[in-house]
Amino acid sequence: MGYLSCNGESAVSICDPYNYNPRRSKKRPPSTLRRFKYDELAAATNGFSAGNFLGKGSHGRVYKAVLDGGKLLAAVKRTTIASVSQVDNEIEILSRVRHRYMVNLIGYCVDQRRKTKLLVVEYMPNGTLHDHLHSRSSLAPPLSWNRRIKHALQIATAVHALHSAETPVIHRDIKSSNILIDGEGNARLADFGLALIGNVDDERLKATPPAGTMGYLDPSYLAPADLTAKSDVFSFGILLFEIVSGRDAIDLNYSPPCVVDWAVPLVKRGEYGAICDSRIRNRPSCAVIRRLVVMAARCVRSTAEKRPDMSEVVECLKTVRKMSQESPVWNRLRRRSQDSSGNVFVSEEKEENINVRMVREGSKKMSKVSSVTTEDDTVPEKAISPATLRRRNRVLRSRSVGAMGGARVGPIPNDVVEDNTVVTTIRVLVERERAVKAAAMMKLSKSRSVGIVRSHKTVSLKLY
Ligand SMILES: Nc1ncnc2c1ncn2[C@@H]1O[C@H](COP(=O)(O)OP(=O)(O)OP(=O)(O)O)[C@@H](O)[C@H]1O
Repeated sequence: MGYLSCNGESAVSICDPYNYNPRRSKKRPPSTLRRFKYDELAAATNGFSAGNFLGKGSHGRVYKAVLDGGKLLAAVKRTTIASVSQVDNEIEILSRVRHRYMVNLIGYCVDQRRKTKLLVVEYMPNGTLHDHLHSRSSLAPPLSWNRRIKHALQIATAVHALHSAETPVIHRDIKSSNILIDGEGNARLADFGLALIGNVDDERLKATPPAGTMGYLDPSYLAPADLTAKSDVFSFGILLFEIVSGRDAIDLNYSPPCVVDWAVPLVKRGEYGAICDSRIRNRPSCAVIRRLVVMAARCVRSTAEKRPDMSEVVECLKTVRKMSQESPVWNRLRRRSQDSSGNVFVSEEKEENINVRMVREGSKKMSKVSSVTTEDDTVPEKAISPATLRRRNRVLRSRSVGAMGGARVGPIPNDVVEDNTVVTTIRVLVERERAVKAAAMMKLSKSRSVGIVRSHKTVSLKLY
């Protein structure tokens, strides 16, 4: 077991049972995982009762558990398994990596008789980033810019730590609904069901078909051999656009519905303000917004090699965070004058030879329906419980294939591949097309959200 020290935000602790040499390592391995009994977890969740139900994903249900006589709150993810091999991936990865901005594994239970896998992870009391970004309730103000930038940096830090670990991990399912908010208001990366550990040239990784979620899936990742950490960078770019714009990865309220097709041309034209979530009036400086959207656009470049790696993304976001916190008085004055003019940017601003044009808020294509105009940074996130958020809002949510078909794109990681690369590739493309058509025609429902589709127009969506 090699245990990498975990100093600073970017370190991930690795507990690698294959390489650990107790004589070589002076540092203590992370606390061992607990092995729970099924009955213990059934009791802790009141028999997996509706009262303890937290949410439903494409692979199972999640329940709140009270353990150790009330001393430990945890979330129990219950999944039906067909075979033991399905169990290994998520438990293996989560037992080997830990990070302050990840939802870490506490323990697990594999019940062969019931064909059930139960993962016991840290309980996150403040819902998902998706809930917070897409809330349309006047009682839940939209996330402030400070929080958006903070969460982007936290998740970038976690992803960078995974990629740069001694045995690298590629998450493969970075999206806002897989980011949970903890009790201190920090964003944590969750759901390692599709993650892969090892070097990209490992045989096992090379034999694993592509997988991910519609809208966030890297278009250049169509065969197992295409897998690189840059696929996570692509998904992070989509997430960054979502954080800045408050729109979903695929959102039929916009034209084009695909965030890449919608945002990248705006970035190229320098119309950065048009990408910003129009519900937030107190915007940071133009330079901050420009850096964010230019970085997002670089992350979603179609050629994977041209995308930045996560260390560069982290550095950029650290700079952005510093810039957004600087000279608050001047920023506030400038924003006030911008707000009163009704324009995102009141003047043509030349920065690093990039012209920022005047963009009127509320242009037909970009406008979003919202009555929320205020933002209060002092309202703690925990003041609004995730359950309340879900009840109050009809949350607009980008449809993933998982949300519609009960499964994410691609087979589960440990599926045996018998030269089915082509089949998988076709399947991904077909699923994408089907997802978009279905999204246009039906009102979708998921436990915590009502489908995004309000119009019945058929769209032809470029598959990026
Ligand atoms: N650690 C946790 N603490 C609190 N709530 C959680 C936790 N993990 C998951 N949940 C809740 O359960 C829901 C389902 O989570 P899950 O990870 O199974 O699926 P998902 O990520 O939403 O969807 P998919 O499986 O398609 O990716 C989440 O949206 C969240 O509301």
